[in-house]
Amino acid sequence: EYSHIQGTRWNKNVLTYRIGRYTRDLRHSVVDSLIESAFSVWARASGLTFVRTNSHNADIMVEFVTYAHGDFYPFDGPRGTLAHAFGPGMGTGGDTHFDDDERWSAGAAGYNLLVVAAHEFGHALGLRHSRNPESLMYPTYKAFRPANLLSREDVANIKALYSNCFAV
Ligand SMILES: CC(C)C[C@H](CS(C)(=N)=N)C(=O)N[C@H]1Cc2cn(c3ccccc23)CCCCCCNC1=O
Ligand SMILES: [Zn+2]
Repeated sequence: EYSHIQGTRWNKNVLTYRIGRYTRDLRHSVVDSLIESAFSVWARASGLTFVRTNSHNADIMVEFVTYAHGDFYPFDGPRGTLAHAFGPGMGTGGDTHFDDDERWSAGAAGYNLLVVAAHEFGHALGLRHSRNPESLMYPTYKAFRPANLLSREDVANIKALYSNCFAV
């Protein structure tokens, strides 16, 4: 939701991401696959491609952090704000931080990492919040049935943002 600081969308269709600090709540392999799944949700709807890298100049840096963590938006301990992401752009653009004072899960316990990551990556791609409670981009957390993370509105919004990027 900091997309007001960055540009409105990425001007390339292959984006790299790097996972830095992990949470202790889940095995690394589980975090890796949930993050990959959250990106694939947007890849299918937008035509964008996301490539994981260990390079430090990845477009999107994904990290689990607590309280003050090097940007101007310190986290707040358990509950409250669960995560945040910067809108498209160089440097911190796209970077996505998860509050590691939350209990992260691959299922229904605590907060579902797939659901939160998919919301955050919507911001990282330039989407803002929706007033529609059915939308993944609704401002408050809802445990979705993973089958239908994106609402029709979310798909329409990401296509509107990235459709002409691939005008052949
Ligand atoms: C949509 C998320 C995946 C990402 C957003 C953050 S962001 C930047 N990416 N849009 C988020 O964390 N929203 C808060 C919003 C929120 C709800 N409350 C709060 C109490 C204090 C502070 C924030 C909140 C009421 C109590 C419930 C607190 C736990 C759940 N928290 C939320 O739903
Ligand atoms: Zn949000």
